Amino acid sequence: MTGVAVLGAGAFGTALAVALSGQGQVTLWARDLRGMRDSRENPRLPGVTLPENVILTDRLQDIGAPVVLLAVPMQQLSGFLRGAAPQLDGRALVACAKGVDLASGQGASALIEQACPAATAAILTGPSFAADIARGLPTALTLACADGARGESLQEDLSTPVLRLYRTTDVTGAELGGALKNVIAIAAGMSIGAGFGDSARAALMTRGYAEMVRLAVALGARAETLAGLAGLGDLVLTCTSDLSRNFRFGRSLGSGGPPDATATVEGVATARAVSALAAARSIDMPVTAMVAAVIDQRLTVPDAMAALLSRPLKEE
Ligand SMILES: NC(=O)C1=CN([C@@H]2O[C@H](COP(=O)(O)OP(=O)(O)OC[C@H]3O[C@@H](n4cnc5c(N)ncnc54)[C@H](O)[C@@H]3O)[C@@H](O)[C@H]2O)C=CC1
Ligand SMILES: O=C(CO)COP(=O)(O)O
Repeated sequence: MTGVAVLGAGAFGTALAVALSGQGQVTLWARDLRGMRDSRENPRLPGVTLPENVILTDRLQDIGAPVVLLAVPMQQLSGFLRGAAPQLDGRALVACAKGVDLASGQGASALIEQACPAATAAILTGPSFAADIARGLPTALTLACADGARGESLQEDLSTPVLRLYRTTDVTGAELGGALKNVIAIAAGMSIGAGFGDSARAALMTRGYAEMVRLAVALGARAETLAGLAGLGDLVLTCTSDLSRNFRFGRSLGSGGPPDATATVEGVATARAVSALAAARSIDMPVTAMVAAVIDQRLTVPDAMAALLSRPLKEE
């Protein structure tokens, strides 16, 4: 493995650093190490001790690795890249955030290309909870890079005996799959929280998937990418697991309980961003529109479900 660095020491960045440290040294950068240096533990990933091969730093100047994983949340990525571009340009920058930037309507790869024009932009996405990856449980992900040869070498660099990467050149499909499934997971959580049952959740997942594909294909993605780990695979995981923050956030909206204000819930901003994108292109995304309406308190969860059920009957 060539040198790898991970920027952003939340749950996911830390888990990736732990997983890759079995193959060689990994530098993990955080803007604030908050005692992690002494405890060798990250409060965002409790119970996981950082192996010796994980080198902690809060200085971007220390990042010498040619391959850099970006694990800061999506809505912070643009500002982060603007500040860090002088240190990062020219390397392979692999975005691990799942979402659409609300301010620009763009995905992570476009943000990388704008801030670091000499870098190779790539996306790492797919069904994977940080806790599973950090514990070394078997996981399969999608590595997307428009440059096929660079993608192949990144696939080699970032695979381990238990972390199996598939590659694609369909960057748009990979990043939209990860972004859009979070919104549908909020819808699934709302439905479960409101007591609508497992059948309604399956319907929302299936119709949600249909609208994920509709938007992604309209934006240039291949439908097969959405049928893979980056889309369907992650949709299934996130809509059906209590470990998902997006699902849990939706469930608290549905049940009327207080959401966890400290959690990173990428689907919130992405629901707003995608609703605007879809409306501007006249693309029908009723589930996403309902999620955005509930989040912005324009509709209650029962009213959103009633609105979905009263749409004109149509062919599947
Ligand atoms: N946790 C998980 O299981 C998975 C997370 N992801 C994705 O990874 C991304 C990050 O999520 P998590 O690590 O789980 O979130 P987290 O909430 O655990 O951590 C986010 C981290 O980003 C840091 N951060 C925020 N703004 C920053 C900035 N401007 N500069 C530097 N650092 C900054 C915070 O200090 C925090 O340490 C999200 O887009 C998420 O969708 C993807 C797959 C799995
Ligand atoms: O993306 C994830 C799993 O693949 C993590 O989902 P949450 O952000 O909803 O926790």
